[in-house]
Amino acid sequence: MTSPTEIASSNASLKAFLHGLPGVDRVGADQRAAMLSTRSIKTTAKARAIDLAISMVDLTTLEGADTPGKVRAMCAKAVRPDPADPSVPKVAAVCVYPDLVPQAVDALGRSGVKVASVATAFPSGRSSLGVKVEETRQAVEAGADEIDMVIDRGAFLSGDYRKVYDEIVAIKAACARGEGGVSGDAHLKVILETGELATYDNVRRASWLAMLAGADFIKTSTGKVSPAATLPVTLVMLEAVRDFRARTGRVVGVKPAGGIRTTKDAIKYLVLVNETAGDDWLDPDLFRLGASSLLNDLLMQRQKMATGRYAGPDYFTLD
Ligand SMILES: O=C[C@H](O)COP(=O)(O)O
Repeated sequence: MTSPTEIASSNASLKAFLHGLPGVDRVGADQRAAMLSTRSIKTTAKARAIDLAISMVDLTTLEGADTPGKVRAMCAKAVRPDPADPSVPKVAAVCVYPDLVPQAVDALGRSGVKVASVATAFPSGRSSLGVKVEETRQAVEAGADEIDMVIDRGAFLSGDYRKVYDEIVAIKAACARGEGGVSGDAHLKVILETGELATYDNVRRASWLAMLAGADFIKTSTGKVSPAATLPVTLVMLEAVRDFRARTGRVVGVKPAGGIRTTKDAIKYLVLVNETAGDDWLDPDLFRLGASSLLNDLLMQRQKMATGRYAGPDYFTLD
């Protein structure tokens, strides 16, 4: 394949590449996602799927009313989702606004749970590149392991692909830790905000654009726009990472986020991953579920499978 730098040498060459991708068969994608979502999973596989889903959760709070105390409580839950049952796996990451990164870093210590921070004027992305880069740099300096940036949807929808590409490249550079950094560069998740992209063809193009520019993950949504994550959109993105690996050898992760609240939903996503990108992606390093209130349902279903009954409504702390 022509190198990403050559493809991105001008807006015209990026446009030629992205518009040369095969079109998405919308009806086919909807039908395939619907068909896969009816797959049933038997008991042992379901128990494993629940634990896998827990280990893939990016436990998220992105509210104006977030407080250091709320973030600390969420971090405790991320490390020990059920204090009474040490066999429950920890989640993959907590996801917070940049100003709360220090509290999350402090509360998580060496637990292995990552700190993800949204950045780049989340959720709208409407700010100057300088402000976005500085916000990213500060979050990384404060210890964020992962940055969840938003793309400039206005630029994308008006066909200015080069602007979107250049921003992602600049934010990726801001994810690099300075000399003496001990834990490597922060990973970059690129939020496409698919609910604003209008077509599946645009979702495919935005996925490729983000990957060409260096995304480590592509993420569906901010959770602030409806529709947020959907199965067909995630299917299109999983096809994109699969095809990108086949053409470049580079492996990029996928993160549906927004509106995923039940164990049933989480398992549908895992089936979709397995059937579309393949089981290499059934790993928290390559697949995440961004969610503010999915974890409790996973814990309740887990307990139901283990004991045959549901815990009372007050058993688990609020997500
Ligand atoms: O990135 C994650 C989303 O903001 C969470 O959305 P949610 O509150 O609908 O789970």
